[in-house]
Amino acid sequence: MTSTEAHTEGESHGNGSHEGEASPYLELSREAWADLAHETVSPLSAEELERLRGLSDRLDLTEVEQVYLPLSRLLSLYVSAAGGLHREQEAFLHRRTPPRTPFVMGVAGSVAVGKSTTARVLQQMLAHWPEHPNVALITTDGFLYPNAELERRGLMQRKGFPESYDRRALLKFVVDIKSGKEEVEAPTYSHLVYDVVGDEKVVIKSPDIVIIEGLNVLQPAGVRGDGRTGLGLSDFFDFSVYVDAGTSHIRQWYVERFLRLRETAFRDPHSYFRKYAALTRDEAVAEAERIWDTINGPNLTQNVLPTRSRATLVLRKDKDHSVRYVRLRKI
Ligand SMILES: Nc1ncnc2c1ncn2[C@@H]1O[C@H](COP(=O)(O)OP(=O)(O)O)[C@@H](O)[C@H]1O
Ligand SMILES: CC(C)(COP(=O)(O)O)[C@@H](O)C(=O)NCCC(=O)O
Repeated sequence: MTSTEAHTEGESHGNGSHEGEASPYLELSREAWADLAHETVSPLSAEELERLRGLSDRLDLTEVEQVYLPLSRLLSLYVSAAGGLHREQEAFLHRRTPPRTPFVMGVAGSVAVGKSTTARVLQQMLAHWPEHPNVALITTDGFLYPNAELERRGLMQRKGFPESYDRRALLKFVVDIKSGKEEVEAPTYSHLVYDVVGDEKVVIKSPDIVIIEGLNVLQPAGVRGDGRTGLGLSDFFDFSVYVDAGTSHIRQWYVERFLRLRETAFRDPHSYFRKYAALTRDEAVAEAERIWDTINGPNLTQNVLPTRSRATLVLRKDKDHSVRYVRLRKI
């Protein structure tokens, strides 16, 4: 296995160009990372692996085996180590207290970079490692303010920016999980109606692992009115993954997804975007580019990308979604 050290800032190239420079990250080329797959016995049967393909229209099974399988194994090691540390701490403190709180991990990255796909693949894979069968997945979009409230605050064109979320509720949600509350509820969001669904909640009960996926999960806590820094969501993460790619590729994926939705979900009479179903292809491309250039692109540059170096692990993708290198924080 070969590995190289990477810069803390800017983009690395997965080719060892920074070898020798001190860095808190370890960078593994795709080849080095994929080599780990040979040493990892898959917890999934061939049929289960095949079923994973259904999670995304274009998910490549080689990618699942070479990239996501070793990642799920590494995560499983972190979960076991956290369990071991918990037991040792309890013994040290002479406590015979309830079981440890769930292992919480964040999945961050731009709109359309592949966060949902990554999070769903990891959920399925992690649930197959016998030590932690109950893996819950929560997306932060349920914590967006309802459209009516966004309108009131003048934030309809800033959906996905940090201020468009009820950050207090999101923080309470993760604090409840990390306090060991057995049952925790999260609100949900409908991409179809483009709004939160007030009366639909996701209930998670005694999970072993909770994956929290969203644009801003690595945002640090802001400074409050009294000058103190509060707690941020990621202060409660045991691990985090940042899904990364070149901005021009992500923009392209956003437009392609928009075009696919125009053929499918936008045709639903309940769709907020049903007006887009009638657009010509060129008009649809222009509209998707407009939304990207005015909302999602600026949010990526101003808020999401600056949090990349906070992640425990960065998955850097190429134009075809294949992972080019993996960057992992040293421990
Ligand atoms: N690993 C992957 N391989 C192939 N296509 C992918 C992969 N991950 C995401 N995609 C595609 O990229 C687009 C965005 O992915 P998605 O998971 O919905 O992103 P996000 O949740 O970050 O908005 C989708 O069209 C999805 O099918
Ligand atoms: C719902 C989102 C803000 C993503 O939320 P997340 O789950 O990452 O918190 C995003 O997908 C979105 O809809 N953005 C608004 C601009 C657009 O329509 O693309």
